[in-house]
Amino acid sequence: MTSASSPEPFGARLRRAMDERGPLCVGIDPHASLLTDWGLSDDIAGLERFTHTVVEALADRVAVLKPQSAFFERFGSRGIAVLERAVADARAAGALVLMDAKRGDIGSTMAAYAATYLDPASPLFSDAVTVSPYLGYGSLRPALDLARESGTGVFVLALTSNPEGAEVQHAVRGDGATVAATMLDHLRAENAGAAPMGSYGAVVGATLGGAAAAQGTDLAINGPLLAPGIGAQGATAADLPRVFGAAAGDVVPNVSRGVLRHGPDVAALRESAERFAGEVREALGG
Ligand SMILES: O=C(O)c1cc(=O)[nH]c(=O)n1[C@@H]1O[C@H](COP(=O)(O)O)[C@@H](O)[C@H]1O
Repeated sequence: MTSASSPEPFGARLRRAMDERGPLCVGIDPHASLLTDWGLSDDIAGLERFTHTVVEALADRVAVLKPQSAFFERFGSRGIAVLERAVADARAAGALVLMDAKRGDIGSTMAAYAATYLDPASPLFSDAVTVSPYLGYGSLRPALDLARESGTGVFVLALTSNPEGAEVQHAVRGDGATVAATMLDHLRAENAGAAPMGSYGAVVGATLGGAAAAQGTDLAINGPLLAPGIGAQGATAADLPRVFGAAAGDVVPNVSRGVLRHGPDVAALRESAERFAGEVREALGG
């Protein structure tokens, strides 16, 4: 039940989208090299065409689109304008938009980042945002609170897909828990009691192999698990069961370059996304 004062929580909206469209998330990452490969100029016109094409191809069929803010920010205010339009167009076509901004700062500044992405009055209002907890999980509180109010979601970096992440995330605290497991514990507490699923997600790379299981890290947080790393970073959908074990039903696998390299042809982009979606279905038994 929703009303103007209590919007439907992101977790419920995401679960429905995953049920209806499958769990795949496709990234919108306009790398300069991709613009070139698509026959586009590495400028604002190229950025606009690339972004519009991806939204046109996929926003009416994938559960989640994840624009990577950095590739828009590098063009300054005009890049941000393209991003604003992409967010609005993708949401209008039925995709949930996860803004990949990976923000993290002291709480008072975090409040401004939260307002940027999670306040419905903001031009960049999105369904969810990625955040970094490495100024301390508590520093994220303004985003966690605003998400609850606005029916949006927050994805917290826990075990990232890049090899460099281990020196921070696998570090063992005084109490014997790894830093990553501590972040997952916080998220599990945040999502406690939510049905069908909480709105607070973790980012856990599809590239991790059996690392989480080997460390005894419980990935089940009653919330979504964004799994980047499929495609260009070397992981495949077939890796998901080993990485996620019993939590595999909450996984939102992300592919960016693996799909985008098939553009600019709209049909080819759709085919590629459908192929990854099929591999995910097969791997997860959906
Ligand atoms: O938060 C993310 O999305 C993210 C977290 C992580 O651990 N690893 C990771 O690759 N990402 C993002 O996911 C996307 C992966 O892109 P591809 O490697 O091209 O599929 C990029 O936008 C990354 O910034």
